[in-house]
Amino acid sequence: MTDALFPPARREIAPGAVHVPGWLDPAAQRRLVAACRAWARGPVPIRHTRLPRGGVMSVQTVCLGWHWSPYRYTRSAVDAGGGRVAELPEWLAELGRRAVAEAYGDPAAGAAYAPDTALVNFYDGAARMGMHQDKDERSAAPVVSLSLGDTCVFRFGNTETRTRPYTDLELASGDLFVFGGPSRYAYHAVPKTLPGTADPALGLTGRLNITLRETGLPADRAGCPPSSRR
Ligand SMILES: O=C(O)CCC(=O)C(=O)O
Ligand SMILES: [Fe+2]
Repeated sequence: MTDALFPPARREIAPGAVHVPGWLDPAAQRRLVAACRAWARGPVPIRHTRLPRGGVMSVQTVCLGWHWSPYRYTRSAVDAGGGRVAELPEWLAELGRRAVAEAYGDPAAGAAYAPDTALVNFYDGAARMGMHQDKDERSAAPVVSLSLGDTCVFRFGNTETRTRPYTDLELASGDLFVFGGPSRYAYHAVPKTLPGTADPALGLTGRLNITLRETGLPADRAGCPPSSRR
């Protein structure tokens, strides 16, 4: 939270990685929280993703457009009941285009952005996410991240190692973070959230994060019988 009259301006954390505090106003945040609640109910319910070595992620995730499970995208929820994931709504893709344009100060970069999947992560007070790269996409287009609810510590590192150098910053409700270009494959993590920091008026206990991505997978599956859908 900031006491300033205006939120701080956007800040480049690393080349291609931009933090825009307070990008979403409270009404937009409330609409997104309501949308996340609906997506969490189904058609594929939100769940803790199981990792191949037997671990379970502490965050809960629901996907739109394409379903992510370690370490690929499929149209159906292969590890969560097999249902077809909900569509990525056009308004959310449009929000992603505005986000890229805003973060980079580049309307053309925004217009060219065509996200086809969103991962919605829910963090309770104990959830975290370890250092990882987002590298299951075949497109090098930027990742757009929107934060709602409790503030978190976001660790943004380098493309070579999971270790230092990295920058720790706080992502608060309404913040935008975009990473693309030379930072697209940087390691990043959420070491902790700060429970109780969300504005009670948002009506959310915990933290939600929405990441928009381009999978680079073929969009048109017309004529593809359900049995051959993955
Ligand atoms: O929760 C966040 O801010 C980051 C989420 C993330 O890195 C991911 O979903 O790959
Ligand atoms: Fe990530």
